[in-house]
Amino acid sequence: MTKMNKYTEKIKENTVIPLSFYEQFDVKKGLRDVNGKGVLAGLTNISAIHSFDENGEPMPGVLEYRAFNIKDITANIKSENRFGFEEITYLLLFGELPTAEELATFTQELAEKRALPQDFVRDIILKSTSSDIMNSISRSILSLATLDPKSSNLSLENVLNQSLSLIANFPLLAIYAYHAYNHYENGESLYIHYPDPSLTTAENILRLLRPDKKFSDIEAKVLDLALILHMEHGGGNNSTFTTHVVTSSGTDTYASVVASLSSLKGAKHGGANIKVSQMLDDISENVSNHADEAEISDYLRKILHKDAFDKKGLIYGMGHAIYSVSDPRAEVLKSYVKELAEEKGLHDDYQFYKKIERLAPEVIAQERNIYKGVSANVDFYSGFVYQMLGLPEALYTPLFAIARIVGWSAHRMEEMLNMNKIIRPAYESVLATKKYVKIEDRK
Ligand SMILES: CC(=O)SCCNC(=O)CCNC(=O)[C@H](O)C(C)(C)COP(=O)(O)OP(=O)(O)OC[C@H]1O[C@@H](n2cnc3c(N)ncnc32)[C@H](O)[C@@H]1OP(=O)(O)O
Ligand SMILES: O=C([O-])CC(=O)C(=O)O
Repeated sequence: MTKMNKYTEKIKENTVIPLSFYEQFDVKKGLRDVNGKGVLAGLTNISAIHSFDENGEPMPGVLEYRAFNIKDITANIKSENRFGFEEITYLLLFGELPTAEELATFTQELAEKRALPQDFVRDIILKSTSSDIMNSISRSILSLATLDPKSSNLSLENVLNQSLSLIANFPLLAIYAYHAYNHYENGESLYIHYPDPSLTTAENILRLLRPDKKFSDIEAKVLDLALILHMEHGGGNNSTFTTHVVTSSGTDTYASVVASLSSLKGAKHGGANIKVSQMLDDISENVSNHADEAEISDYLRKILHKDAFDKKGLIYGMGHAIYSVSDPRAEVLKSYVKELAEEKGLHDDYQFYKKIERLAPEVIAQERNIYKGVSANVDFYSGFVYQMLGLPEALYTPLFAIARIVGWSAHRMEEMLNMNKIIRPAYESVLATKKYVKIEDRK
């Protein structure tokens, strides 16, 4: 046994708590009961998630941003053939839909803020690159904090100002970090395009990313829709709850956003979109006959048994802490995926995704204790959408963050205005007190 193994064995021996204790002390693992109902930890005006009907039966998922149904929001924006990210940012932050004039002013304000400090790209982003763009963004944000003389000012006005500036600049931080990594580590050409203030967030993302700055209207509109679907998901999701927790300690906006980014990148949360894409490639390579559903199910079972893919036992893009029958965001994305896949000649890939979407819940139900049902979550189709838009895998989770920072910002201000109480739940110690043993008496 190596020294490290010896240590890790000791850690396990003295750290693992028997499952029965959780029942004995009535502690809800993951702060949720087996039906998926979360321990009530707060009140919010920002969004609502419904997954059970009034009789407690699982129902198709419903998501409302400031009381407006997300399906209604996205259908209206689509039918009017316009961009919606800026409008929904306004809705989530300020609590009401903007008038046309309010929206124009707000869009202009965001465009004016979309500029990094002088030499920031050269001195910070290009200086240290990583394939992990989420970490690169965090590093940039902490550097921005050092350049802000009011970094720790917690007035509502200052926090809003910092939040708007970060919302506007997230695409730049993510895409420049990607180009830097792609240049210094992959030997590709380096592109640092400036944003165009006359373009929307989605259009600017494509402009900054593409060597020739070109994109089609439909590509930008699909990206805009994907961003809208990722902007907000209640106070209890891991990264937004992190916002509430760290905001309650009185930390600054930059540190709060970095904490939430660190949560979001986890593979069980926003990091799942990269994993889905890699997992689908892996299944595709290892299943010899894509029409053979039994062979696909067998391979999915191997994944669950930790015998295949990343050996973590998870089928990514499936399951949700709250949703059971369906995640409405996955349904909306799927309708776009279908159209886009036909247009790009990726019909077979779409059919393969659909097959996995149907078979995975069956296999998970056979292998795990399922109480409320498992279905595709928002991360299942998002990577496929980004792939069809030609976006690199390294940016899939950063794109989630570019959208979700809006929800984090709204929740940070909600925590500041309503709580004034540090979040501090209790942990019961299950260890009996021991008497200190002198070193010469230890075995
Ligand atoms: C934006 C987002 O964050 S959406 C979620 C993105 N994450 C993923 O796609 C990763 C894969 N999915 C998962 O890991 C889980 O479904 C989670 C973390 C999202 C939710 O997990 P839970 O709250 O435990 O879900 P739930 O209570 O329904 O799970 C019941 C059982 O099914 C298992 N299960 C649920 N989903 C999956 C899955 N996709 N793969 C394997 N097992 C699963 C759980 O581990 C649990 O098993 P256990 O009781 O034997 O430990
Ligand atoms: O709500 C959750 O637990 C995870 C999720 O879907 C999100 O944050 O979008």
